[in-house]
Amino acid sequence: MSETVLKLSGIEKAYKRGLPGEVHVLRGVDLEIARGEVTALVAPSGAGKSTLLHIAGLLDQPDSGRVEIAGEPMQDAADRHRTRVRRGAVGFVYQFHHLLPEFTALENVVLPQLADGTPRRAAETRAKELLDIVGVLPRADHRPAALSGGEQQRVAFCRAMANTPKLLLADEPTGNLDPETSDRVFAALMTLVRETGLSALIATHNLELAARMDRRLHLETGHLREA
Ligand SMILES: Nc1ncnc2c1ncn2[C@@H]1O[C@H](COP(=O)(O)OP(=O)(O)OP(=O)(O)O)[C@@H](O)[C@H]1O
Repeated sequence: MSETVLKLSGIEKAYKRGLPGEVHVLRGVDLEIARGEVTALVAPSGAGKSTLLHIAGLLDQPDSGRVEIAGEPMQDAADRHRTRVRRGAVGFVYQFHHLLPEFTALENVVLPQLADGTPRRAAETRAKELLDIVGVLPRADHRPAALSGGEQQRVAFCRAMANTPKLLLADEPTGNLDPETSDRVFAALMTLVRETGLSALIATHNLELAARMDRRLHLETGHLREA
């Protein structure tokens, strides 16, 4: 039986923003992601993609429902434990890279590993392996400002995978790039995900990119459906 890396059951989430009332964003969302599976999350703007990713990544709590990461129920876990699981098991990639501007590409991938207790040498070896997979190793000593947008985003993918998470959550990871660069950078992301055996939930508006993933889920009117 395949291992379930992420399981959401009956997730409800509403934002209360006064008059004219609350926005009920998620209305009983169920989702399972198996180990090694890459799932596209497709939704119109404002449908709740970021809300769903934040709940799956333990950055936000649902109003009700269950969240399990690698079989471990998280909804009643203490904050410190949720933080530990999030740091250890989940990698995040956003539309904008959020790299540290004063550090090189290599250091941006090394630093999260040092913070996690990995010795510097091992951290540098892993960082170089990851940068090599996505084709930016020749730029390892450049700071983000000296990298192209596509290179910056590829470094951000490596940083998200630096601590060998079980699950990658990505919110429009190529949304900031022109179509041609987006295509190449997405291919680099897929190579990285496949080579590391990672599971991923990747939000995108781009149906061509969604078609290259294992599975497509549409989020509309608070419900998820298989496309
Ligand atoms: N903190 C908040 N308070 C009130 N309403 C919120 C809050 N965060 C999000 N919303 C509302 O909830 C809905 C879903 O927001 P969310 O950011 O999850 O959508 P999204 O699908 O990621 O959108 P986009 O693709 O445009 O980024 C939107 O209508 C948004 O205005």
